[in-house]
Amino acid sequence: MSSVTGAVKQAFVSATQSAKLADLQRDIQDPTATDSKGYTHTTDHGVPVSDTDNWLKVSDGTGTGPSLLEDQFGREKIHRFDHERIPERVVHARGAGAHGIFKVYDDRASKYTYAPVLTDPSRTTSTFVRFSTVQGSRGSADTVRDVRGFAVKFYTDEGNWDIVGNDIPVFFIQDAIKFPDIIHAVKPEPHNEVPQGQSAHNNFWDFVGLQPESAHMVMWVMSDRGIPRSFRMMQGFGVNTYTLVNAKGERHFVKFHWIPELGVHSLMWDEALKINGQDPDFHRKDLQEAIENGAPPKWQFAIQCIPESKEHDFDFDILDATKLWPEELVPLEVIGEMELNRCVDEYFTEVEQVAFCTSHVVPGIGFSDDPLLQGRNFSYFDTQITRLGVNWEELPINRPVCPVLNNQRDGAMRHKITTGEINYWPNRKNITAPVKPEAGGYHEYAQKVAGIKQRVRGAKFQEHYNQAQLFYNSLRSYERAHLISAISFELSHCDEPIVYESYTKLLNNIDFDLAKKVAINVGGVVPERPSRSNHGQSSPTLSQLYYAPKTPTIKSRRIAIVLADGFNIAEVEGVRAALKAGGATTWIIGPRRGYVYPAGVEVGSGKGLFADHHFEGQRSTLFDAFIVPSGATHAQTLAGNGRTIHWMREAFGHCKAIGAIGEGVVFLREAAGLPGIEYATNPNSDVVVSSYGVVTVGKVDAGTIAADVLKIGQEKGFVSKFAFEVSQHRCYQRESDGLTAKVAF
Ligand code: HEM
Repeated sequence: MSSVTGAVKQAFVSATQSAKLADLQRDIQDPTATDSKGYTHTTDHGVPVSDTDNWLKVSDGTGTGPSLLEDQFGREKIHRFDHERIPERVVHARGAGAHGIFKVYDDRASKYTYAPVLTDPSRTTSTFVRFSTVQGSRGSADTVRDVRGFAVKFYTDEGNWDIVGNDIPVFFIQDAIKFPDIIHAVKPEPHNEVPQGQSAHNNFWDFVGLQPESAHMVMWVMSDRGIPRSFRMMQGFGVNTYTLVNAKGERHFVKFHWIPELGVHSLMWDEALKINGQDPDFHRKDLQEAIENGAPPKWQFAIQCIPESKEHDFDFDILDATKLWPEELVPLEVIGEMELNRCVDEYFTEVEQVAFCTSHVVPGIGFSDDPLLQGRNFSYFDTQITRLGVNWEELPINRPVCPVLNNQRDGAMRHKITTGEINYWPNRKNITAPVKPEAGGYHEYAQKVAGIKQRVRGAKFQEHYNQAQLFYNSLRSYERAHLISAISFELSHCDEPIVYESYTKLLNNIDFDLAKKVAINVGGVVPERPSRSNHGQSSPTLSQLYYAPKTPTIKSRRIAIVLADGFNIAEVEGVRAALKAGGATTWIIGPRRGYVYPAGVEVGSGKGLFADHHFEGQRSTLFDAFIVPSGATHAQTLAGNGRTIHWMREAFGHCKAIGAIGEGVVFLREAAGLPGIEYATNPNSDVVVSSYGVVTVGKVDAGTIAADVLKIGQEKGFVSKFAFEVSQHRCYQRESDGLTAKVAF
């Protein structure tokens, strides 16, 4: 880190008042700074090293002789390298993380809890978030179909609180004792370690077919929720039922929710498959790019609360993690927000070593008898010992920002040196005395419990299909179509008939039409009548569309401007400035990484626009939207290039916004041949035509477009209308009306 960057970082730390960032400073090393003796390279024991490249050898200077074991520098380097890897997480191995801050708006949650992190609006609590996939190994691709982990660590003044959640509100199983089974079933099969990063295989579908409690969650993972566009565009859910206790000692059951500012958006399946190869780090880079480009992702934080007295008032068990609490029955209360505003300095020490535990709660927050949560509370601490060692909570990223003091001692890699002769309680010096509840000590809610010791599940835990059906009924028609093709894709990868036949039978308990369509696609059992009637209920909040931002935004969207020599520079500069003002990033894609020359400028003069990538260097999949400006020679070059034609067809197939001006429209219409689209045909007219997310115009007045973007969708101009299409994320109508099916992409 240069001293300038260092100063900026310091200023940032104080600007965000993040206690955790300040705490980390004492462990942050800046390799560009030399120590007081001027040493730039030392051994781990601090001795300066003069040669890092040649092992100590016996040699007469002309030939190579044997290397000597004596070389303590060579040995240290290799020893350290040999032990660089630690076990990857047994699940959620692939992930990315960032630092942030959390604030509540006011003290309205004090009717539920006395936890200051949830009730004190004067506080800014540092957070660290790790997003992850579940199935794949640490080196797997980001955009696989999978659940995404959404784990948040709050560094509160009362200790660390972890919400170890997912982007899906329910789980595959009801009881923690089934966790090893579901994970073994979904992970690569044991005989051949196949497949990586996906659930499309016999074992997963075999298991979920025999385990109907998974039906609800399977519907979510097979929906667009399984392929998010970005970590920044996902909801987060604590999933399990926790409890809150207020100052009067009253207890409520609670579910935790994160709602993204940018809406909930997904990739198309074809796009996700391609990105897996084209840019396997797509989500990781997207998070970093947004933070570094000044678009820090934000989520509202909401709670759903049920008083203890109403625990049994629902037709599902509120402690069953395969069920959500419909918002129509238990409204969401938005109480705060989180912003992720700082990337990590080093992946391993921060993202890899961060360790979450559901058992980490702070006073005012507690557990419930949710049998999945009870098992998780055991599992996380235990697994961290394998992964990081028993002193994992001393690691910089994990240690609390408040004092930590107790009689736990020793163990491998203990860092803290505790003075004095006492390491037990009670003791003659009254050191490490327990803290009384009235002084802030954590104290359990006095829950009355009576029962018979037995291995059972509650009566309401036996019903598995009502909410799977609720979810399916609540989807828009395009979302349902995506879900049907996702299950069909997965079952097509299962080659044992008993597996896909069983699952198509199970689907008929959810929806007749769904079961029929999937069964026909995959050669399953086509039902003649529904196995159960459809209750017909739906909940609008289960569709992604419900979360579209109230004010359309293009913030952080990646917009590619596709150019060849001879383009119209005034348009491109005007459009770029306007889109930038709206918070989007624009990327010039040209025939070469280097200058691309506008009309009237000599090619090779060095006075063009610098292209970020050449046509082959990136693919359309990596952008949200596209613009082709005017310019006769430019449009002709694009029309003669198969790759640029493919860019447009692929973007069209993925339902992305496409804008074109003047000869750019001719290129789209005649070379790309997008079916079913109406175009602006008069090159002298500034009347904009929007057709299935394709926005075209004959000419634009480059001088006026900057103002347009601030009124997305409200003005008649090109940028306003194009930005509106971008803000909608995708034009799924294009797909629903069969247009995308006519294009090869
Ligand atoms: C409600 C259901 C569950 C959710 C939402 C969930 C979520 C997560 C998340 C987000 C992570 C990644 C944490 C990180 O980023 O480091 C994780 C890891 C893990 N989960 Fe779960 N999980 C669930 C159920 C379970 C159950 C039932 C168990 C075991 C009984 C379990 C055991 C683990 C283990 C062992 C890890 C690896 C932790 C590590 O090495 O850091 N999970 N889980």
